[in-house]
Amino acid sequence: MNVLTGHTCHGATGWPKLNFTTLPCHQHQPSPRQYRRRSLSTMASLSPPIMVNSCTGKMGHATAEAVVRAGLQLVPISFTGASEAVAVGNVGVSGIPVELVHPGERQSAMESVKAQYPGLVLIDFTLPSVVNDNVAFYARNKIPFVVGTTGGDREKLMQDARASNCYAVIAPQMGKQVVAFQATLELMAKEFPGAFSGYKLEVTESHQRQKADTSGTAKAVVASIAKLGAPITEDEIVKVRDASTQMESIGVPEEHLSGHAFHTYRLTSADGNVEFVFQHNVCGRSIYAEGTVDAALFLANKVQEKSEQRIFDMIDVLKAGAMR
Ligand SMILES: NC(=O)C1=CN([C@@H]2O[C@H](COP(=O)(O)OP(=O)(O)OC[C@H]3O[C@@H](n4cnc5c(N)ncnc54)[C@H](O)[C@@H]3O)[C@@H](O)[C@H]2O)C=CC1
Ligand SMILES: O=C(O)C1=N[C@H](C(=O)O)C[C@H](O)C1
Repeated sequence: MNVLTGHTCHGATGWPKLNFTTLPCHQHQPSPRQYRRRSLSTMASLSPPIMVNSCTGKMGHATAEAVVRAGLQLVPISFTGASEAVAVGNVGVSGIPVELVHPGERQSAMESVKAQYPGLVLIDFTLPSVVNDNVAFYARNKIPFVVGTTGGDREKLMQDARASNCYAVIAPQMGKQVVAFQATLELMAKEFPGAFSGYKLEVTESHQRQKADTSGTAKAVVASIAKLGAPITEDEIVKVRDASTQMESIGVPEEHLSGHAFHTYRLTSADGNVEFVFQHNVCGRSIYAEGTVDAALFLANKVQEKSEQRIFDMIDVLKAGAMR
């Protein structure tokens, strides 16, 4: 990781005013594709400053880079774990030195970030062990936030987010095509509940060795498949973290051992004569980083339009046509 020193000055910019076009008469109504283009260009005209916690982590760093790539303003301050804040001090993101803030100093840092960056959106890619505390902190500070971090006490996390009245996107999966797969399963479950009754479900997820929790995406997909009639418990999801199994049995390329997500969901009929296999294999992290930027822009748009709904997931973002 590129460690830099010094400071970059980012002036606090307000958001440009949104220019909502009124709906045209019926015969000139835009096609869904035109709607999607319009919605994306409207969101692209928003330019919320974005703060990523934590830029020292693999996903946080990839997301901060995606923020810069999208031409958005990256707040050059990031909350991080106690040890990194002390040992590293600051971290370079695409040439921008980002100052790291110790958990014990985050409230005073938040006050100055709030004052300096109106229209701020926070992004959280931290750890299952700290995500609840972070969400409670964002909620107390009344800042819109996107949470990609998995694990923790999800029920409490959702309760805290709802009670705060903040705008938030919370989802264990930010990759557009995987979100589309999740949305399709949800639709199938809604239209054809119990379609896979009697089928046996087996789920395997393989990730880099450091991933502590069971995949949040796998848990969400399992919840959708349960509605289709093939429930299993979260403990039955097989977690693969060892390199030789990953390369030899699962087919993970060696260069992606440190960053991959290979998921297989296998449904087998009771008599063994019918099998369905759903699989999504992702190498690297850019698919999530790009989707997270889409989520932040979507959220800024919801704040701007004073949306009644305040808590969203990535299926909402996808349905809004807000994913590039
Ligand atoms: N929603 C999605 O699409 C995706 C979600 N994830 C999730 O994102 C999370 C992070 O994953 P990685 O980046 O691979 O982990 P990582 O271990 O590389 O990074 C975690 C970071 O959190 C920081 N941290 C620890 N305590 C903190 C605190 N109190 N405040 C702020 N930062 C703190 C650490 O310093 C570290 O830099 C995991 O839960 C993972 O499952 C990962 C990929 C995609
Ligand atoms: O930790 C990861 O890497 C990933 N985490 C998310 C999850 O837990 O589902 C998304 C993806 O699998 C990558």
